[in-house]
Amino acid sequence: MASYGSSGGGGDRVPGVGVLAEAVDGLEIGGDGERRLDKYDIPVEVSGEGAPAPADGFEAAGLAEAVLRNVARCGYDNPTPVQRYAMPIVMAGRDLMACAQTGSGKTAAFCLPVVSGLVVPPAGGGSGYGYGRRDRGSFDRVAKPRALVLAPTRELAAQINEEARKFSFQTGLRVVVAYGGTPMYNQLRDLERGVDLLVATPGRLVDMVERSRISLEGIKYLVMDEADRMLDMGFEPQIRKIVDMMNMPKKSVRQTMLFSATFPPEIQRLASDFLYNYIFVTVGRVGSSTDLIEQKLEFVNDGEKRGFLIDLLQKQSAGVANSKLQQPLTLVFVETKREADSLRYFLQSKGFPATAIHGDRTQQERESALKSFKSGTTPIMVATDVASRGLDVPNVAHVINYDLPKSIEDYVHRIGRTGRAGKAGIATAFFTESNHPLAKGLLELMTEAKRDVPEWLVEYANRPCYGGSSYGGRGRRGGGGFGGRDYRRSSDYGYGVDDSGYSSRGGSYSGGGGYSSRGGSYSAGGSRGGRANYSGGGASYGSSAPPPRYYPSYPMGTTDISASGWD
Ligand SMILES: Nc1ncnc2c1ncn2[C@@H]1O[C@H](COP(=O)(O)OP(=O)(O)OP(=O)(O)O)[C@@H](O)[C@H]1O
Repeated sequence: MASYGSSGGGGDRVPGVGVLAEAVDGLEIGGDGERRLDKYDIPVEVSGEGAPAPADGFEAAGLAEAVLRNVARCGYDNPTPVQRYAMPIVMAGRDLMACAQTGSGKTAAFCLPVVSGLVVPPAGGGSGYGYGRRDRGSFDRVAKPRALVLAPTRELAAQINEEARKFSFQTGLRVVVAYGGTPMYNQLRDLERGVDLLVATPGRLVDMVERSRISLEGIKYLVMDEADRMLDMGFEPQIRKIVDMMNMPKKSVRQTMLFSATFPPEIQRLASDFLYNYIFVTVGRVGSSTDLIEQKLEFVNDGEKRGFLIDLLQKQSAGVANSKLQQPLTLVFVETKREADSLRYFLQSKGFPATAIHGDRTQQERESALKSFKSGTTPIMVATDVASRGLDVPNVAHVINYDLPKSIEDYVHRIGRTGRAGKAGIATAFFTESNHPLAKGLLELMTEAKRDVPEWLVEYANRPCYGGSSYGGRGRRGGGGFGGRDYRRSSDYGYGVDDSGYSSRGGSYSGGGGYSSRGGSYSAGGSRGGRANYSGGGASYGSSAPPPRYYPSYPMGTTDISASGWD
């Protein structure tokens, strides 16, 4: 393969680029690589009353026949760890807050049991197969979905829609997507033909409900993907409106599931408003995904960034050109929409095929940028945070944080665009003086992931940081500081903690099913009878071991959702 880029010197100005080129060279880009989805000794924490045992396989999870056939069509042999744990919980009718690393298969973890639940008729009637279609009523102008999946960006909504359609193939169910930036007409036509599962961004959904084109009164399943983002300050009012003021069945009636790779404690507290006697599952500590991601940090001055980037890309390109591999897909994150365009033009002027995705581009431009990136036509994509969450582009080999984000959560999600589904990847970040507030979080994350930590990062992390804090605000109030831990287990929230486990705020429990998969004993106590059997109240916890440390949980920091083109 030819290398690209025509200028910039290509010397060794960037320490470590040789290593990087070698590492990229070793990624088997374009091939399957070594997929290590289920080969990890993964720590798991489950808390909540009567959690069902994890399923050994898709069949054991009790998925409907038609759904199992679709799983096989997708080529999934075994469930990923988060799927093993989440599927039985959803199938048992329980609410769920699930925290699992990027690229670990969370989409299927909620889609499969939800689709299965929609296919299977309620006890006492119907044939099951195709139940949704018959129940729907034809050409009703008010669409009444039975399942709603909310996602923060249009591209992510489109991606979940694709996945859900695959899992619903030949089930008779209809999956419809609704997101902003495109004329409503086609989406309304689609809805009029009936909908069982609706995937939507919040803004477009509110609009459609207010125009009385969608009714939420029949919602049985509510899923929030990237839930901590959805409940961050930017989206929370819209979410509250959708859930509390638009006729959706109340939480004890519907089933609610929240998924993300990061869950700051304060966001968990907010999220619990939407959940009924839920189970909290966290699968994998830092490193179970990020083990697959080689993280590198370069200390630079703002004025040096472009030169460093060019050097990096040239080295990478040259490394790949010497092999038979395709040019690696490289995602470059910047802070602003203006910088995204400016950097794209700069890269193009240097001979690098680059595109850009951000909130000021039309939806058509955004979609075509993503398409040309995925296909390798423009193997470099410059992006704002609009591309940081959920997007599953196979073979992204390198994520470059040209500008670091404000919060460590955003960093975790950004680097998670590589190292997906068991494949390896590289993440390089340009750290400048102004990123001082992020130093502590980066240090903790890289230490957890057993990465080499540069001396200067330790110094920055230990130095007091005044002003410009990305840590003030919501997330810090939660205490505990690590987003993979059930906030209910923190004494800050009024839960007593003793050696034998935890007792709830509102009462005591017996026979609960708390367990930890490592060393902890498993007790599957509790009923599988679904929501009707629960009398409310808190949770019981069986594991006395301190929870493992997960992603540092600082606040999301993004307050202006339109700033980077969300929704
Ligand atoms: N059981 C499975 N076997 C093989 N591949 C799988 C399985 N489940 C999911 N995948 C693949 O893994 C990839 C990542 O899945 P997915 O996008 O759901 O990750 P995620 O956990 O939602 O990540 P993120 O936190 O970034 O949103 C997808 O390409 C998906 O097709």
